[in-house]
Amino acid sequence: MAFLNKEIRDGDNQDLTEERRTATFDTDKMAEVIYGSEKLARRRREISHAVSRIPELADSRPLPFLDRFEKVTEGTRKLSVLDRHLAELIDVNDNGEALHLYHEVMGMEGHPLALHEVMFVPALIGQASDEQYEKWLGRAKRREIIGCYAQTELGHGSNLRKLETTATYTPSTQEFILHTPTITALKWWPGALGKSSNYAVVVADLIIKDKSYGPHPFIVQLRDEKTHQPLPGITVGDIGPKMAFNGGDNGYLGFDNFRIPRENLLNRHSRVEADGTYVRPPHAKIGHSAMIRVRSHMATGQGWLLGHALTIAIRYSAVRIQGFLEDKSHEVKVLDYQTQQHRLFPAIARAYAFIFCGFETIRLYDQLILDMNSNGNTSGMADLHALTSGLKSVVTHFVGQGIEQARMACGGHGYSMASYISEIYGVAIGGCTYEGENMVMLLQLARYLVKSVELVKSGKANQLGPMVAYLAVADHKVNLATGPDSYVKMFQYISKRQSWKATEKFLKFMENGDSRDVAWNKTAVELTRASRLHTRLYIMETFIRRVESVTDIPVKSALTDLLNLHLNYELLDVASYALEDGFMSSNQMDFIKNQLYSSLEKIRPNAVSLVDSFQFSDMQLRSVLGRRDGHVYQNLFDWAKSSPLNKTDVLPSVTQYLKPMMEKAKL
Ligand SMILES: CCCCCCCCCCCCCC(=O)SCCNC(=O)CCNC(=O)[C@H](O)C(C)(C)COP(=O)(O)OP(=O)(O)OC[C@H]1O[C@@H](n2cnc3c(N)ncnc32)[C@H](O)[C@@H]1OP(=O)(O)O
Ligand SMILES: Cc1cc2nc3c(=O)[nH]c(=O)nc-3n(C[C@H](O)[C@H](O)[C@H](O)COP(=O)(O)OP(=O)(O)OC[C@H]3O[C@@H](n4cnc5c(N)ncnc54)[C@H](O)[C@@H]3O)c2cc1C
Repeated sequence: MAFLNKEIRDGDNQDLTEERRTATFDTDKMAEVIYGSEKLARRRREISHAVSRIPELADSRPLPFLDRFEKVTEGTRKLSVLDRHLAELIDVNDNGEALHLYHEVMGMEGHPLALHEVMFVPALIGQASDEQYEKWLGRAKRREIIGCYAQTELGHGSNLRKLETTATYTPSTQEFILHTPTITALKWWPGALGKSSNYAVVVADLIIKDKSYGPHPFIVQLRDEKTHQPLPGITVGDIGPKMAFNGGDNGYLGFDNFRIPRENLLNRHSRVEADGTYVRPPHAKIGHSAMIRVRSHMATGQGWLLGHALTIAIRYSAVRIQGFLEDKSHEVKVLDYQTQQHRLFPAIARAYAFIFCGFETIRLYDQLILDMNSNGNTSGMADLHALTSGLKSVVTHFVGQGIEQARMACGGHGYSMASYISEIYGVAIGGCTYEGENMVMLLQLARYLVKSVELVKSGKANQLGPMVAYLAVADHKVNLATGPDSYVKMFQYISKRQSWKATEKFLKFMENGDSRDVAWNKTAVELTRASRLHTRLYIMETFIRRVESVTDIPVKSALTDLLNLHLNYELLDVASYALEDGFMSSNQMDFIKNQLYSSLEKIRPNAVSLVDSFQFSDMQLRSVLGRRDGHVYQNLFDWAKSSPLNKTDVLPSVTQYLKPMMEKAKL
């Protein structure tokens, strides 16, 4: 008999196999929906299989047992092996295939090329002129040079207007002089800057004839191309161990009056003429495009990270037998507890929702770059900036929460590095900070929401973009029993009310004499709440759109159960806003709760298959607890035995310190 869950193999843990047999949909078909196409889903499996046949691509030891130096070395080793096999493993022009291959082989702890593909090359694509493409892009794509994106400084990351690194133009030599005037001006944090990169896109304050023109991107050579030694005038190094990403070399960088030619200002959009005349860009923030790109990709990437943690936690919950339900002679799978389901299933729904929503923002970003590069049209930038600012903040926060719940759902074994969940958590929550600290970015979206409410107040609702049109729509009582649209309407009401309340509060402070900035700060918490609600509404809408578009009936049905869970969970989570003014009744609250509990029961038989559908290989998961075969106890024992501490029965530290102490106590 053909099983719908394609993960079933002989010899797997029976409890897990039993779960897989209950699948109501084909996991390969679900993977097509998750990854957007049959081809990519299939290619992912083929690539994972091909990688498993090249022993040199495997981790030489489990990563948790490696120290930092070993992690960096191991990452670089695998990268060089990968380089030799690249063309045979993937279509090198296919980003989806490349992304999968890197996740599979390199894992998530960082490596020398981590920022090269993610920010350095995209910054060139978005900011370099045709001549600069000619000079740099080919070399970068062939990896003759390795680059990173050096913007953040020791003293400033969020407030770009106060970056201190200067790029002063000297007309006599037609050069920029890069300089780090203070310790706080040192570039600090850029990934792959410390030891790996020999080039960087450096963001520095452009100064011409003593006048500052604000942050601009420059391509800068940091190290000698032959010896890899830092060039004279450059100070560069690694910033030390971090919460995660310890296979990566986030770095510091300082310039001592370091000269670069005029043509190294990335000048697709703004330029400095030989005589020092500055030519403005078509949009003041166009230099931020590499950041918008990463923010646009983050929802998908973070959804996958949550998917990793949930695959581990759900599989483990299906083989962990503990406690009783009705029959006191047989213990049950912990996955049967309603609390366990409530801890994990809404997070599965979110992982799916974030991935779907992420694909939509990636499409919007690609369109923006096309418009900008083909006809200089930057009209979509403000909308996309607002959207991705909110999205990266909401998604990273919930992903962090979801991963931590997944860890706790694994009890004691979740706390072991064998589960790998703590590493996934460390990597994921980096996203709350990088690409714009979450609060700062929520406040960016809030600016857009406040402006939109002001438009409605001044009778210009017709100027609202489609994503904020609901801010002008009249309120109607909602019958939640009528399907997803009624949930959207209820959420729109809640989100609209919060945006209006926060805007009114802000305007009131100003009417009472506060300056705009002070009034803004006094309303900031309320404003961030408005941003979160708006973003959650957007995620909900994209989830509904995606499920509606699915054609495979069993897949659509399983996704509809997830969607219903999501709708009820989300609405319950924000219900206090609608209860405040009696818009929602307590009967509606009870209805939502009951719907939610019944969704948990519906999802239960498909839980394992929903996470199997992510089709993360064991190599990619790097989790002893979450392996496909489900033999957790044997796998854990083998893993513990391989701990370097177990190489000898008696440690030198025992002989040297502990034993003498114990011996002394005997006297
Ligand atoms: C493939 C990918 C995989 C995923 C990745 C995984 C690995 C990742 C590895 C890790 C990688 C980590 C890599 C890293 O971490 S790289 C470093 C990332 N750093 C940051 O993200 C810094 C955060 N700060 C900022 O972005 C800016 O300073 C903000 C945005 C806060 C203010 O900005 P600024 O101080 O310049 O602005 P202003 O106050 O003068 O004016 C505000 C006005 O400007 C508008 N505005 C602002 N920005 C934009 C914009 N972009 N498009 C359109 N408009 C924009 C804004 O709406 C407002 O308009 P209005 O309201 O006045 O009309
Ligand atoms: C893993 C990782 C990788 C990174 N990679 C790179 C890279 O490749 N290249 C690069 O250039 N940078 C990189 N960074 C740096 C990162 O982009 C910055 O750390 C980030 O933008 C936050 O800036 P900050 O550190 O200045 O935080 P701060 O702004 O100092 O944040 C501290 C607190 O101040 C609050 N705050 C600050 N401003 C405001 C405001 N206006 N309103 C309200 N609250 C405010 C924040 O909300 C936060 O609570 C990386 C960081 C990490 C953690």
